[in-house]
Amino acid sequence: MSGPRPVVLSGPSGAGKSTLMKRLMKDHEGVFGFSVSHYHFSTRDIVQEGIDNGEFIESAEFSGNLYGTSKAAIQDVQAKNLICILDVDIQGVRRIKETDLNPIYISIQPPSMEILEKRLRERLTETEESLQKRLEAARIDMELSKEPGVFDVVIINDDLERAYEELKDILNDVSKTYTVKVLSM
Ligand SMILES: Nc1ncnc2c1ncn2[C@@H]1O[C@H](COP(=O)(O)OP(=O)(O)OP(=O)(O)O)[C@@H](O)[C@H]1O
Repeated sequence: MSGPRPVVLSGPSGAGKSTLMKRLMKDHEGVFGFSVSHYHFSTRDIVQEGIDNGEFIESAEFSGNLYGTSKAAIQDVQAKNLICILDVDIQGVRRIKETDLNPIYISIQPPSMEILEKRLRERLTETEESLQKRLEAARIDMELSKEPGVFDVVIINDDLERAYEELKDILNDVSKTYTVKVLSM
């Protein structure tokens, strides 16, 4: 694949991935792109067929729905000379590692389980049940992210400004090599 190297952003629910990505998109319009999950415009059968044919870089099933990131979606973003950001869970990271995508792997981690729980509660998006599920998954994610070689960089999202600057510096390094557009970042 040609074009800028994609970036995989992972980390537990509530770690701050969307918050950081929204800011990136706002501050650097026309630099980043996201691969779009095919679930929204394909039927389950079409997605399944694509997975069977090896057209997807990763896929996952949530609540009976199939989600996936197709190679074509990533290539579309790269062809526009944008850095494709993939927001995937730790299983997605493992599956992408088995492909030839060769992205930069970045993990966003909360400062502690206590702070993660507080942020998730204050976000007001969870029921007690879904919160507990997310916290359980977060414990596993936090352990796995410490394994050497899984992530290129682990960013601890304590102070948002500092974490954002760290993420920006990394992405700046990635993009400098590939596009002229982002040199002013
Ligand atoms: N550094 C920070 N300090 C304080 N609050 C933060 C910080 N970063 C994010 N938050 C808040 O924590 C909550 C969780 O963040 P966010 O929704 O971005 O997480 P996420 O990793 O995208 O989660 P999910 O995977 O569930 O979408 C949000 O309410 C957000 O405003």
